Amino acid sequence: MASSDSDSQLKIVHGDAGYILEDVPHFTDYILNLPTYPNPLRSNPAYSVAKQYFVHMDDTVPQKVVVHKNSLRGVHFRRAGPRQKVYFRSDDVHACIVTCGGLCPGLNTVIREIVCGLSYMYGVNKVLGIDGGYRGFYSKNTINLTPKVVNDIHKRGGTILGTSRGGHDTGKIVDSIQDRGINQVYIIGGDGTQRGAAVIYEEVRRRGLKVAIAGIPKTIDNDIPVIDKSFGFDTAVEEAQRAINAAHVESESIENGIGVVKLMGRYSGFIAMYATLASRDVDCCLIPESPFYLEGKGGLFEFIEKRLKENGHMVIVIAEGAGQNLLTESMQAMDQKDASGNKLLQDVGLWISHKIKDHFARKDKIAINLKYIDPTYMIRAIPSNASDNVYCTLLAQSAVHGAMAGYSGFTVGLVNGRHTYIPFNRITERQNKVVITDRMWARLLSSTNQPSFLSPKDLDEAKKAEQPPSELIEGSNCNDIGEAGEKENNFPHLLHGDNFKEEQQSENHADNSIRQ
Ligand SMILES: Nc1ncnc2c1ncn2[C@@H]1O[C@H](COP(=O)(O)OP(=O)(O)O)[C@@H](O)[C@H]1O
Ligand SMILES: O=P(O)(O)OC[C@H]1O[C@](O)(COP(=O)(O)O)[C@@H](O)[C@@H]1O
Ligand SMILES: [Mg+2]
Repeated sequence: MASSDSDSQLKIVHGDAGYILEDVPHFTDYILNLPTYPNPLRSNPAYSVAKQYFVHMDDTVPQKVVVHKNSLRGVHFRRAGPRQKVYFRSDDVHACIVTCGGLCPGLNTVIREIVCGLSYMYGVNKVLGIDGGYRGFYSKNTINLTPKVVNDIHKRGGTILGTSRGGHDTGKIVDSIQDRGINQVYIIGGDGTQRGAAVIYEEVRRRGLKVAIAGIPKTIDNDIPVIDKSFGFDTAVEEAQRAINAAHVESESIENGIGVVKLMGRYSGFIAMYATLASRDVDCCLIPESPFYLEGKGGLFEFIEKRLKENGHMVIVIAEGAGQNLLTESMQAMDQKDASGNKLLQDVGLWISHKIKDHFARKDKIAINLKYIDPTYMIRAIPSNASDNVYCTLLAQSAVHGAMAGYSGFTVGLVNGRHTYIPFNRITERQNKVVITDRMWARLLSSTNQPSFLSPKDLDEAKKAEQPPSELIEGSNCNDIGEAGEKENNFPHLLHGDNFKEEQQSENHADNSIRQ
């Protein structure tokens, strides 16, 4: 390692050949002479047989795995997992768990596996549940969590601890942590929650407390950057199929039937995009990242007429954050926010359904039959599916291993299929969005054969909004070379005109968290 610069949350280590480790804080950064203890897993019969069960202290995971011959090694994150030494004696651990923000399938599984991981792997028996999100630290009684209490909770949707928006008072939260003698805090929540966790960590550190702050990222929208995908996302995509199916059955059964399905996705259209790709029954998918318009040539109404003429029915999937600019144009602008400061959205599904009905009610237009389905909260409230359950288990165990090993101020996350510890700032600095100049959106457009609704100006703006090209691959990484060795034009559907420049395509898939 050549050099290292760090402040409380930024610990960047540079190595040879452009290697960068964006490390997470550790107790030893601000507390001197801490004793360590052998990891109790060493004598655990289940784990002691596993060869190389403990993670090597130098193991790190690259953020980008697509490299060229002369690529720099680029950004890495510390690999998650059990360490040989721990910084807590089992009897001394007093942990707590809190869930904040919107619901997401898998919350109860994460809670269960933190409790069971602490108990079965580390012999920790003092675990408290904080009731009702951040404000529960200072305004409610706690709940005792034991393996017995949490035994069946993964079969239920929601969170047994309750959740809330708003109510983050850093001083009061850290006072409560200190007063109760809590020394490990597991915080499950989305981008807002992780921002809250970051300031709690700062305050804990300012007070010099030996308290581990571990985040577990939760977002049904999959809008958290860096990580491969968020837990509950697969479950949501799977459950969305039922609504899309219903819309398809309804629309197919009647002349000129149109099924409209609204799915979640405040700023990121991942659920809508993946549910559409999975279903194959969807004719048009509208997401916040891709602007669209209704009237005139190339607009949505023209496409609906065309599809109804061709097929006699159609299904439209719309993410809740799509077309919000059109809504505010046609409705009275609403600038309401929820208690956490998130913009409250208007119901785009209802709005678009009315617009389509109004359009086709005009003279000389065909008579349509439109059914609007809003399954959003039904999807969010179900328990996680099998693969999300396994994912939640590994995230929970990674968090427990990290806290026991003395790390703090980190979020756990899957990066290129490996579990890692990621500094809070990387999780909160921006939102993960569908990149509409990327291959996945091109695949969607070609599978639905919908118009892109993009003018060359929109396309230009989309390109400008893209993440900067990877520092990992210098120079020509903007040119995407296809399998046959030729440059692919991945975006033929995006264009109204022919002024598209292939070299403008950016290969920033690693930022587009779901791998392609
Ligand atoms: N910048 C911030 N600083 C401190 N706390 C925050 C911040 N943003 C959000 N929070 C808190 O995090 C919790 C969850 O945030 P919210 O945006 O509702 O959900 P999510 O975490 O799912 O994005 C709320 O209690 C909110 O007050
Ligand atoms: O639960 P609420 O307050 O109605 O909020 C709904 C919002 O919550 C979400 O499901 C998830 O948002 P968060 O990850 O920020 O909690 C969004 O898709 C949706 O817009
Ligand atoms: Mg959020």
